[in-house]
Amino acid sequence: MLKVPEHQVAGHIASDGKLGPLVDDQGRFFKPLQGDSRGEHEAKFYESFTSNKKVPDHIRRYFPVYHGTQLVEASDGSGKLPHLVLDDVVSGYSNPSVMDVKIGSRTWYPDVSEEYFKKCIKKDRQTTTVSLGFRVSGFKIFDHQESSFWRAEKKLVLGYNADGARLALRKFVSSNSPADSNLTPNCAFALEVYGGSNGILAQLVELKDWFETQTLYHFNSCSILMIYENESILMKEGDDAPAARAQVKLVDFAHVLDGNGVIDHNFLGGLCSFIKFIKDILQSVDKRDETDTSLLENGR
Ligand SMILES: O=P(O)(O)O[C@@H]1[C@@H](OP(=O)(O)O)[C@H](OP(=O)(O)O)[C@H](O)[C@H](OP(=O)(O)O)[C@H]1OP(=O)(O)O
Ligand SMILES: Nc1ncnc2c1ncn2[C@@H]1O[C@H](COP(=O)(O)OP(=O)(O)O)[C@@H](O)[C@H]1O
Repeated sequence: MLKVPEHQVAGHIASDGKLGPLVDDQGRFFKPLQGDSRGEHEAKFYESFTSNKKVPDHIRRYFPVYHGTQLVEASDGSGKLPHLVLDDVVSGYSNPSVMDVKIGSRTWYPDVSEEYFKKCIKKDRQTTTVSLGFRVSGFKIFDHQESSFWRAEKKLVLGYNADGARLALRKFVSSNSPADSNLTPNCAFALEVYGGSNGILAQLVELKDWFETQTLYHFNSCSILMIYENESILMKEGDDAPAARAQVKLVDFAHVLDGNGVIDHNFLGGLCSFIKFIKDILQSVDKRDETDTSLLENGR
């Protein structure tokens, strides 16, 4: 039995009889092939990527595993439609906090229609896409105090300026109530989630290293998903306890083009800018910890 994904944070959502992705209880994510040939385009990308021997193995782990396409009962009640069958990248988590960040300083690309170009550039200018090279598209946090999820409102998220984006990235790794906008995010999980040798920053840097040389694909309008589990950090007892299992995944390949031997400057630039934001958060937490330690050492 397929159902609407509980942890989807952006994109087309299968609610109120609309067409959107579905999940099963075996860890599969079914994304309907979108119209305007976008769906077929995305399926072709997955076929190409999956069989492309030039993609290094350590880079594949940043992409959902693709299991072909399948006709399944669509969420909008229109009968059986072809869907991409992907690994559900959040299925192994019990209460995942998830954020979708669209990378690039533009979401349009050569040869799109005038209408699509206008729609994209308007949104790119209204959001931080043009100014920062990325925009937060949506996120949810597991609020352990309330034992429930808090979801950022789409309208507010799309209205973020640079400060709003910075605050959202801090809030995403904080343990104080996300619902209270008067509280300064405490970044309690920043070190476990963003930092460390397996954390988000290390993964982003590994991806960046690939993007510095890869000329196979241009990832237009593609998103980075960040996922982690904050409960495992809170319950941590000793070194054997489960870690935050912070993960970076790339999603949405409806607008990927052949790289034709050219670096994907649009994605690479956005990724570098995004990395700088994450680094700044880690540095601010490090500084705070140093100050706390010296206050303790001085007996204050
Ligand atoms: O329909 P909208 O206005 O919500 O736009 C969708 C975007 O939502 P946004 O408002 O930017 O959060 C949506 O962005 P997110 O996935 O939410 O980041 C996509 O860009 C989507 O296009 P496509 O499926 O990638 O071709 C966009 O869909 P299309 O309008 O291109 O079908
Ligand atoms: N393989 C996946 N596993 C789990 N969740 C996913 C997966 N792919 C996408 N999602 C969720 O769905 C959202 C929208 O995905 P996306 O591919 O961008 O769809 P759209 O083309 O409608 O924008 C993402 O923000 C994420 O929350």
